[in-house]
Amino acid sequence: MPVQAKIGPSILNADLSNLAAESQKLLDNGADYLHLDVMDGTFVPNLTFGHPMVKSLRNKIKTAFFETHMMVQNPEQWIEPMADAGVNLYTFHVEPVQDVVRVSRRVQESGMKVGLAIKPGTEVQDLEKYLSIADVVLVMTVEPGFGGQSFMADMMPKVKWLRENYPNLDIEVDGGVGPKTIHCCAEAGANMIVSGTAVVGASDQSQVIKELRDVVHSYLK
Ligand SMILES: O=C(CO)[C@@H](O)[C@H](O)COP(=O)(O)O
Ligand SMILES: [Fe+2]
Repeated sequence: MPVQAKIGPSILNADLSNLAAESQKLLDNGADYLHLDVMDGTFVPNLTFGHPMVKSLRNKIKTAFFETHMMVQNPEQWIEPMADAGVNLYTFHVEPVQDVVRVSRRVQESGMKVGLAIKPGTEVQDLEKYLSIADVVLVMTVEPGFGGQSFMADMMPKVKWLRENYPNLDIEVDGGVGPKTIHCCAEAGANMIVSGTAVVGASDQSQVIKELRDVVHSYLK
């Protein structure tokens, strides 16, 4: 099936004390899914939230598609709790994982889709042996850990390589993506767009989400 343009705002820089309302506002403004950044303070030098928070959010927001971006040292540990919390797509970094196939299978067996994420320093070709099991590949366009960083355009050859070799793969970009950088991502072949600061901080979120989706759509074949 041809890939579709999907916009998933990151709530990392939203008002986390008001997470359900902030998330609902993003969905009402046209977000296709929510990108939830889970950080453990070890894999990245920052700490956010875990499955109890995701489960609470799921209790308030019943039907939206939830992706958790697992920036954690041991993603295998959180598979069952996140599945139980109602996560749809479990995206984990391959860098700290010894047996990516085994972890991916466990994610699938728990009823979630599999996303494989790579940091800027990781070669995209390292993922090739896992692509038959992945539903989504996330190419990080900043060093994971913080919102509001500058977009790394030099990650685009990774996206281009993936799109050329895997025309039906869902390819996600995350970090510094907004109206100024979306053309670059869309031209390279990304179809799932994570955008934090640029969407959450916008005075008109629906306009920014629509702009991002329209640009991606214009490059899809
Ligand atoms: O995973 C991360 C950061 O590690 C991202 O999801 C960012 O939080 C997105 O925020 P912006 O870079 O768009 O502000
Ligand atoms: Fe993220």
